[in-house]
Amino acid sequence: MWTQDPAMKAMFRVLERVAGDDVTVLVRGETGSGKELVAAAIHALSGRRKGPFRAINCAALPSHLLESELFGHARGAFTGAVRDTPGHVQLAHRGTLFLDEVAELPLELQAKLLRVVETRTVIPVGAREPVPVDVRFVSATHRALRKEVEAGRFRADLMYRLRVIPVFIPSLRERPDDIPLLVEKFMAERNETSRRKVERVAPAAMTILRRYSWPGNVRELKNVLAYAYAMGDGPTLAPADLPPELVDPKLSGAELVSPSPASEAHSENPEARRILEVLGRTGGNRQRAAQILGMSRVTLWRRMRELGLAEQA
Ligand SMILES: Nc1ncnc2c1ncn2[C@@H]1O[C@H](COP(=O)(O)OP(=O)(O)OP(=O)(O)O)[C@@H](O)[C@H]1O
Repeated sequence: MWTQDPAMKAMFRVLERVAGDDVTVLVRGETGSGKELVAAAIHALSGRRKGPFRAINCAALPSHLLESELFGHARGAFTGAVRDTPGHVQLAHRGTLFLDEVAELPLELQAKLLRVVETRTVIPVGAREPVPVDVRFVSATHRALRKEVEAGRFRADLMYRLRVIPVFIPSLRERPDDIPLLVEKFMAERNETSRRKVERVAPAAMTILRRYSWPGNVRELKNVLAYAYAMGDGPTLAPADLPPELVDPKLSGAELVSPSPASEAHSENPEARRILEVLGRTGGNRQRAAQILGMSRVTLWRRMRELGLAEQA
């Protein structure tokens, strides 16, 4: 992981210290900030590094599919279940299971996950016998889990189980000194594979990159560089190579989002705020907004509906 931010370095020291124990780690950070990378680093630093590392996004599937993906199912459990199928928990045996967006796990599956964490066994859907599993759990969320508990959406007992070691990844805008470092790293990667070879970033372009608010964090920075490589030519990365909404102050920044009553009501929710900000910058273009946020258009639409933003776009 590339960083020179003191808070990130301190977080890394914590990870190095705890990776070897089987304690659960809960990573909190905005979308694209590197939560999965942190989970993979914990795995790589642990004694389980030769075992599997599996990741599942708890927000990506409807409840019944997620249950079977996570815990597996027995033959005949439902129409189409033609054979016993292990879920992610079993597939991560002797390794690490990364539960991304764990706060989105429905309550009934939280109960089932709690049993797995406590008993170190899993009962696949439609099966009778528990199967012993040896898994290290690392979870992540962009939400404050304690608030989810207070609101009755997340079980307190599961939170305590999953959050033995809590770590926080600052957003990219909170660590602007990481921007040149990450630009350098991603440029080196792109120079290997791309037709264009960039040798330097024009100071004006770097100023733009450093001033931008990066709602999609490191993933967005990576995407912006991909754009710059594709759109520009020559050895110098210039402001003109950058996406227009980064360059034109009229197109960038949260102040463009008209403060409608609905967006004010959502100003407490960081994800809603971020989505509104990006939609403001893209002039309501959802395809482009989804790209910036590093999610599919369908996911963006679903999140907007869930957050009550759909009527505004
Ligand atoms: N410090 C870093 N150094 C190098 N690459 C990074 C760093 N942080 C993030 N990345 C890269 O940025 C991208 C997004 O990171 P990652 O998938 O870990 O984010 P995330 O927080 O898990 O995102 P999401 O919340 O959307 O699941 C990945 O390609 C990852 O390799």
